[in-house]
Amino acid sequence: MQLKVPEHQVAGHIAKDGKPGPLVDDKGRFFKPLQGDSRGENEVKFYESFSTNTEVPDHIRRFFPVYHGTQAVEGSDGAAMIVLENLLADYSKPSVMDVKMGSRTWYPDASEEYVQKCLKKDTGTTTVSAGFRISGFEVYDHKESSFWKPERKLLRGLKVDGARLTLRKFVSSNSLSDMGSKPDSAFVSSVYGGSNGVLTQLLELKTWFENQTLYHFNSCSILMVYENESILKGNDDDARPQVKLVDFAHVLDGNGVIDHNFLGGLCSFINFLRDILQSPDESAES
Ligand SMILES: O=P(O)(O)O[C@@H]1[C@@H](OP(=O)(O)O)[C@H](OP(=O)(O)O)[C@H](O)[C@H](OP(=O)(O)O)[C@H]1OP(=O)(O)O
Ligand SMILES: Nc1ncnc2c1ncn2[C@@H]1O[C@H](COP(=O)(O)OP(=O)(O)O)[C@@H](O)[C@H]1O
Repeated sequence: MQLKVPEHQVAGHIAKDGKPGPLVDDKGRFFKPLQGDSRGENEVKFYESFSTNTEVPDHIRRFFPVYHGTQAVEGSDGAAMIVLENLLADYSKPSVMDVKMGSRTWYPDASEEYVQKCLKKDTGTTTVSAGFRISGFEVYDHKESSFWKPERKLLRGLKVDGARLTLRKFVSSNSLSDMGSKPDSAFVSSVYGGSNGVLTQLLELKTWFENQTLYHFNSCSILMVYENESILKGNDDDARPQVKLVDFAHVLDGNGVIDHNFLGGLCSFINFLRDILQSPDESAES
């Protein structure tokens, strides 16, 4: 089995200090290392539960990566990996964004030290003020014919207006490396709009979150993807926008209670995208 480092990972852990990072194969699978503490175990527990839970409607399953169990991976010193569907396998020039949902990323019963660490990031980013934060993104820059990914530090410093501007840039065709440039929002209707667009998908997810009490998706992200190749060929209608949920390391049982943290963040995120769709030409301040 030939495994390689994913080309378009936008957030999360990477191979560092002897610890393995995610890998992909050529059969459409994404291998995520089980994190050493209870996070890895907890994420496996979630996938095992979710994939067999008959209370999860079929139309909601499409928002989650397909789970293929766990596997010890030879190329990575035998490290145990969670084997998932590679969400980018069918995209040749994907633009990808990871948005961490909720107005808090800590969870009940976390250690005081962990809560403080999360709180610092939550108050310093748009997590508290907007109910979500952009953890990472990569866009295909049409002017430069290459991918562009901002530094993590730059994203950590975004305030609400900066997040709004970044959400416009994500669907723009003009050069992105110049953070001061005004985005043209060229692909806003083909990516965020339309009957298969991001907004429609998020609204479907929201309907489920308004009722589901099975899980609490602490510190979970929405991964947005669309294809640029089609746009390059002048076929905006084939952008194939996709919304998926990733990172279930801190999911807890819902115990019959609505996941207000995720739902609130989702509603806010929807409002941001709706505003952009309604006034795509408006210049936002960073
Ligand atoms: O270590 P950091 O500060 O990079 O934080 C990680 C987060 O990076 P961020 O700074 O929010 O972009 C990271 O966030 P992303 O996946 O990058 O959105 C995770 O939250 C990670 O925790 P876990 O793997 O979900 O348990 C976080 O790891 P822990 O701090 O929980 O170990
Ligand atoms: N199933 C997947 N297919 C493709 N890319 C993925 C998949 N899961 C995660 N990723 C990529 O890896 C990044 C980090 O994933 P995540 O599960 O949040 O890891 P961590 O627990 O290290 O934070 C995501 O932002 C995305 O770019």
